[in-house]
Amino acid sequence: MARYLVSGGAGYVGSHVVLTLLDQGDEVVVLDDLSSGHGGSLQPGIPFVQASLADRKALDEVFAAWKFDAVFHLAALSLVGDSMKEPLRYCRENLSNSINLAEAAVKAGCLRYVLSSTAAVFGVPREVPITEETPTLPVNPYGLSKLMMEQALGWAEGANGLRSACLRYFNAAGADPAGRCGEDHDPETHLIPRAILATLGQLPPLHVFGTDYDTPDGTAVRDYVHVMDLAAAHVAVLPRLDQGSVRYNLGNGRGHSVREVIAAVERISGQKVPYENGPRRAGDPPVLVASSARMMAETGWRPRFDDLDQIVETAWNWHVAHPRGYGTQRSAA
Ligand SMILES: NC(=O)c1ccc[n+]([C@@H]2O[C@H](COP(=O)([O-])OP(=O)(O)OC[C@H]3O[C@@H](n4cnc5c(N)ncnc54)[C@H](O)[C@@H]3O)[C@@H](O)[C@H]2O)c1
Ligand SMILES: O=c1ccn([C@@H]2O[C@H](COP(=O)(O)OP(=O)(O)O[C@H]3O[C@H](CO)[C@H](O)[C@H](O)[C@H]3O)[C@@H](O)[C@H]2O)c(=O)[nH]1
Repeated sequence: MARYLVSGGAGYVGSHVVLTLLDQGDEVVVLDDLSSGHGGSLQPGIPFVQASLADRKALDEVFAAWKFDAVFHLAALSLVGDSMKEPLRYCRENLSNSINLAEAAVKAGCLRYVLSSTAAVFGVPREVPITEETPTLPVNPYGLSKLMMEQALGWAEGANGLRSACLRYFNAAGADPAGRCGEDHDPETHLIPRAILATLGQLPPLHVFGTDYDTPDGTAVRDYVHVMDLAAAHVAVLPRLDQGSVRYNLGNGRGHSVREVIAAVERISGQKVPYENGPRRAGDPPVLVASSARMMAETGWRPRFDDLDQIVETAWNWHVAHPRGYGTQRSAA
């Protein structure tokens, strides 16, 4: 049995990573300050340290109390729009907190580190699908903050022996099919939960951000990847670290427009999604689609939920069963 530290384990993706590790019989310690996560997403009895990654002393105490086989680092500020308003805060917090965790891990001799990175490191790519060879040119401070940490980790391998996997998620979506965890952000900014919550009358009608893109139906195209597939990728990548550090793009390799997502929510819910067409959202690239060929070839990972309806269905089921999410009031972004 292995033991892992999951930072941000009370958040959306982190809670699904925790489930996946527990399901395979591993031991997990969650470190989270609950700034955007939920105590209610923690599995019963799981060791939980409520602390910020900014607190180096707390990190040293965690590494003194437990020995870890690897660290999964998901805790971050991750709202692109906020990062445009507070670029210095995003760069400072995401980079310094990630470095604090890496330094504490190295000090404790834990030399495997998995970073939640993002498609936002690529900015507006010249071509899709996006491979690991595509130039990284972030167009917002959020993407920059993740890219800076990717680069810092590159240097830490030679100097400190820290082996890292930078997993660039594309659009995380869906929920645990068994209904144990789901997505509950406040504010909620992501398309699929917003479309579902608008349909359930818990948020105002959805705004479609832009209908004049150079795409087949004029709306922006994204690669939605199921959160349990992302969680499985964290496990799949670990053996690869024995050969050195890696960076992988994680998506389904298929793009869906905003209109296609609305149509999927209508098919699954059997209801009309209330929506209005609106202007583009600043900073949104027209099309982001991943090539995950390298991850598949080198780790054997494959997305199990490769169909948009399957992804939407798990999200819909979770929202219907949890009308108040983990229990707090919702507000529109
Ligand atoms: N959701 C997506 O579509 C997506 C896409 C690409 C990358 N990512 C990355 O995946 C990770 C998880 O995203 P998410 O959607 O689950 O976000 P989330 O906000 O649901 O979860 C983040 C968790 O980290 C915790 N946290 C934040 N700052 C902290 C700090 N200083 N110390 C301790 N805990 C802290 C929060 O309380 C929360 O529980 C992030 O790093 C994000 O950048 C997410
Ligand atoms: O109310 C909404 C919300 C979103 N959209 C559109 O739906 C698509 C998906 O938007 P999301 O906000 O769900 O996701 P993003 O693609 O903006 O961003 C997500 O994926 C990025 C990488 O692709 C980053 O990692 C980021 O952290 C993560 O939130 C975009 O074209 C967006 O313009 C709408 O039309 N209306």
